[in-house]
Formats: sequence, C-alpha cells, structure tokens
Amino acid sequence: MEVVVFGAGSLGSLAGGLLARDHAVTLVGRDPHVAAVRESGLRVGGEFDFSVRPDATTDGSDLSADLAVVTVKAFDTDEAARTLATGRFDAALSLQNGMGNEDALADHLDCPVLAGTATYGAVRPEPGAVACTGVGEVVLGPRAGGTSETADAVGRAFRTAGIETTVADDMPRRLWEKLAVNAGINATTALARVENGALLDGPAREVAADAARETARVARAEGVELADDAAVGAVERVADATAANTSSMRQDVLDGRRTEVEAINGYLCSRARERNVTAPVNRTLTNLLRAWEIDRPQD
Ligand SMILES: NC(=O)C1=CN([C@@H]2O[C@H](COP(=O)(O)OP(=O)(O)OC[C@H]3O[C@@H](n4cnc5c(N)ncnc54)[C@H](OP(=O)(O)O)[C@@H]3O)[C@@H](O)[C@H]2O)C=CC1
Ligand SMILES: CC(C)(CO)C(=O)C(=O)O
Repeated sequence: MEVVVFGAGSLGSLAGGLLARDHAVTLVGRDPHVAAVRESGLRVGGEFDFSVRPDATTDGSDLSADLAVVTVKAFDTDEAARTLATGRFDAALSLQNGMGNEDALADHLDCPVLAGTATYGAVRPEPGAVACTGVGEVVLGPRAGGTSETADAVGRAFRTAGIETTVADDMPRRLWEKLAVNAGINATTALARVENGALLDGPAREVAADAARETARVARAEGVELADDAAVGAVERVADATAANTSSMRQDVLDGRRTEVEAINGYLCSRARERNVTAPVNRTLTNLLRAWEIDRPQD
C-alpha cells in the first residue's frame, strides 16, 4: 500500500516507521526531522530496534496515495485537511486524540474518512529518530460505525506491518470512551503536574473520575451508549497501564506548547451546552487551561 503520514512528529513517525517495514511510506513533517530522515533514514527505538528509509517531505501538497494517515495535533487538522485536499487519496485515517478530527477531514477530502485511536506511546528524542515508549493498539473503522471494505483493507495493511490493530464496527462509542480517558487524565495531570498513576489513588482521582462521568453523560445525550462505570473504568485502566507516563497535555504545558484542550474538554463542554447537560468539572478544567494558554511562555 502507498501511505502518506501527515504529521511526522512522535506518533506519526512511529506509525510511519512501522508501516514502512511493509509499505511505501511518505512522511510529511518539519525540518530538521525530515532532512535527517532523507539523509540517513528513520531509526525506530524504544520497544523496537530497526531502521527504515521512508520518503520524507516538508510539503504535503499534491501528494497521492492509497491512504493518508493523519497524525498532526488536533488544532492543526483543518490546515492538514486543506493541504491533503490538493492531492488524491483513496482513504484517510485519523489516529489523533480529541473529537472533530474526522469531521474536519471529511469536510475537505473526497474519499472515505476512517476514525482511529492509538494507544501506542511515542516520543521523538532527536531528528531522524523516534522511540516507542509503549506497545499499544490501533483501533480503526468507519467513522459513523458499521463495517467497510476500506476499513478492512487498512486494518490488514496495518497488521501486515506488525501493528497491533483491531477493526471495529463501533467507532463512535470508542471515540467517546477515548474522549473520557483523555478528558479525565490529560487536563487533570497537566494542571496538577502529576504522572498518570497519581490518578489511581491520589487527591486528583475524583477530578478525573468526575470528568469521565460527565463525558459519559454527554455521550448518552448524543445517543452513544457509554455507561458512567465504563468511562471511569477506562480512565482507571489507562492510568494504571500508563502510570509512569507524563500525559501529552502535561508534556505540552511543561514545554510551553499549545495543548489539545479545545478538542478534548472544550469539545465536551460545547456538546454539553448543546444538549443541556451540566459539565462543571470539564468547564473548570477547560477554563484553567485556557487561562494558562493565554499567558503561556512563548519561544
Ligand atoms: N505521542 C503519542 O504517544 C500519542 C499521540 N496521540 C495523538 O496523536 C496526535 C499527534 O501527537 P504527537 O505525535 O505527540 O504530536 P507532535 O507534535 O509530536 O507531532 C505532530 C507533528 O506534525 C507537524 N505538523 C503539523 N502541521 C504540519 C504541516 N502542515 N506540515 C508538516 N508537518 C506538520 C508538527 O510540526 P509543528 O509542531 O512544527 O507544527 C509536529 O511535528 C495528537 O492528537 C496526540 O494527542 C495519540 C496517542 C499517542
Ligand atoms: C492515554 C494517554 C492519557 C496516555 O498518557 C494519552 O493519550 C495522552 O497522554 O495523550
């Protein structure tokens, strides 16, 4: 399969590196990472230990491939979609956190857009390298649920490249469950400046659980079956499995970078308002992060 990975940061470089073991991959990213990949290839370390030589470019326009995998941060999805729309793709897949990414892609692209979640962990230690900090799973499927030949073919392509992959017929529910996990863990750990494991029994546990319960309430108001216990249980399971992790939002705050709060807790608040459901914990988390973003240290 020919695959363009749009957003060769941490997750994109890992996904692209794994896919390049079995497919023709083009990474779209930034220099100096792109220059290093072009020069010496991509080193995939951490839980893996191999090198590959995907194509790499800083210009994502006018590309064509069987599949575009989108791995930019949620606030960059719209621009990524506009750039991808200058090319030709048979399908697109978002592996991003947050909600609204698939809709933004579908607004611009003339191909089926698949929804996806990734629980692999990735960091980029230096240009030309990516480290897998945890082998997880990719779950993907049609964004409205159900089955499709496109989703099955993409699932097969991921599996033949050695990526743990499930093709699911209930992506809306899975996206809401992942939203509950990120709404509970990311903002709470970013503001409390703790590792994910601190949510298992520390004073911030109740905050994360309440944020997840609110997410489940809004999901149900949207017609998605997500029980409170399932949402809270998902937060506990992930906090336990990633206990030593610095969540991506905490990492963003530590580095003074813009966060994905608008696509996570902010999205939840706007859906809650629309559905007349109260979400005070998510509103507080969102506003505190917004306040930090206004004053964040800039480069
Ligand atoms: N890292 C992880 O372990 C996981 C991440 N995720 C999710 O995956 C998504 C990506 O996360 P992550 O990989 O950590 O983020 P990164 O910031 O590391 O990667 C995104 C990359 O895309 C680049 N980019 C953005 N727009 C363009 C463009 N138009 N052209 C070229 N390059 C572009 C960014 O460059 P620049 O910063 O210069 O704009 C950045 O290098 C997020 O939604 C995250 O929540 C999900 C599971 C695990
Ligand atoms: C699953 C979790 C919470 C792991 O840290 C994550 O997705 C993130 O940090 O963005």
